[in-house]
Amino acid sequence: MTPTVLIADDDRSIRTVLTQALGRSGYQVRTTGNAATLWRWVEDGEGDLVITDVMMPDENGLDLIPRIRRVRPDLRVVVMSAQSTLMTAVKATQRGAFEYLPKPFDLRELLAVVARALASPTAAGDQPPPEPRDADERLPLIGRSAAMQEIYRTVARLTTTDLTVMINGESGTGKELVARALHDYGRRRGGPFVAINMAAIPRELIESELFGHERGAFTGATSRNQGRFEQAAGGTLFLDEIGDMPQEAQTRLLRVLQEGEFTAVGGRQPVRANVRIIAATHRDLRAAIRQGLFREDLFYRLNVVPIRLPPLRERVEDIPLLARHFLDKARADGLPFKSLDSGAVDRLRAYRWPGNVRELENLMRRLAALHAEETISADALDRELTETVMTVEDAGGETAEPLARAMERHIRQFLAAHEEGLVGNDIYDRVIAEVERPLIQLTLLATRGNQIKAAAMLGLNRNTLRKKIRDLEVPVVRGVA
Ligand SMILES: Nc1ncnc2c1ncn2[C@@H]1O[C@H](COP(=O)(O)OP(=O)(O)OP(=O)(O)O)[C@@H](O)[C@H]1O
Repeated sequence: MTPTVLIADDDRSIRTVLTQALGRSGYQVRTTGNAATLWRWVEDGEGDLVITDVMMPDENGLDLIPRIRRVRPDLRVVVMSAQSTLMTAVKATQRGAFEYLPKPFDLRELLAVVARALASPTAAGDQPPPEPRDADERLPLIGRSAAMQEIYRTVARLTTTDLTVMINGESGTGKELVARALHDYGRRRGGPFVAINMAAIPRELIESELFGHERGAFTGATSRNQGRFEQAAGGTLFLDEIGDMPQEAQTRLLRVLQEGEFTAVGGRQPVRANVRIIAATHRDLRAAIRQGLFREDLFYRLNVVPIRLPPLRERVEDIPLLARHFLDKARADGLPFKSLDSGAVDRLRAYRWPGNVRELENLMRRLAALHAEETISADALDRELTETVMTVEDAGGETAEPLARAMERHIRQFLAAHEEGLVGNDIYDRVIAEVERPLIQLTLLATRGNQIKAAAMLGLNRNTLRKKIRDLEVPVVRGVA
């Protein structure tokens, strides 16, 4: 028998397009512009699949899902929405929608979803978790780019599981924010969210920080100490900068993940681990594995569901929204109201954002606090962006790692890699090149490719700069509009 698809959307053109596309694919289609009619059809036992919009004149489509699931648990519901936020994705998924499609969507994708929805058997007892009662409507993640919508969909799906997640992305792309959203909307939201940053803890203390220690386990261990695994019991453990974890701690963590229990340093009694693990790194862990710096078996244990957060320059369409959001936030914190003129917005879109969303947030705050006029122009931004490049290490505020410490860490790893068999006879040049290259590249970006200005800023002779650009193969960008 031909399956019948019920469609509810108050936009006539969407109804027409869907009717044609589904009709051509051999489905029967019934459409309506309101929720009440859809509900009547469902109650009457009609249709094999529902596709519904969220905002309809008489009712919110999301509110219909639990009712549909109650009267017809086998009827799959696909939600489409122009309100493509994390909350819509999370609500649709948690109320039991089969799939969530942000508008505008690709018709081929819709047809694929319809085919999947009709083909896959419904799991009995496959009940969605109860929704957070007073669901916080404030949006934790801003951005409507296709890349962010894909992330919302993944986050929404992951809130119904305890799977281990590995978040990869440059510094300041929102890795911790995503980890928190996974916790706050997930099954373990009643438990604690405990974060530990591997790069911020002295390597010899990492194991005791993670697993705790008994009194007298080592010099200075004057009392028993709870580790983060224990503190996070029933909740989520966020292992930030996992790529910086020392080898011995990696081995121990792997064992804990394999065996599901851990023992405090100096302790004997194993304790069952009851945490959901979310790891994050800005490093290329596959490269670290090749260099012998990261255990491959640990990587596969952690990389169960990978999420890649794209750098801000790959989702420029989110920049105006984010900038507005941060200016509003600054205002809510008591700073003066500011707005950006269209030239300023263009500048923001053209900039490369090496510090990603964090850099944008800091810039907006700085402008809100220090800029004299209410409207921020392109010229004002040009001045700020040049300075930003020089102080990018400060982008994280007080917690940012001083450049010298970061270098020390990198060089140590570099040397460790060489110890393990890779022969090197040009380490000096290679390390210097590692520093020189981003320095020159970012200065050129700040001057929009103007080499005369860049040479002046760097205090280098123009010809020296030109030679370095050639030798280091720095890509040359010119006059970003
Ligand atoms: N999509 C977003 N919407 C709103 N704010 C964001 C978004 N992404 C990041 N931010 C903000 O940017 C700042 C940096 O985010 P976060 O700390 O999550 O990044 P990160 O990738 O974990 O950085 P790092 O690797 O340096 O620790 C935070 O203040 C966060 O609130």
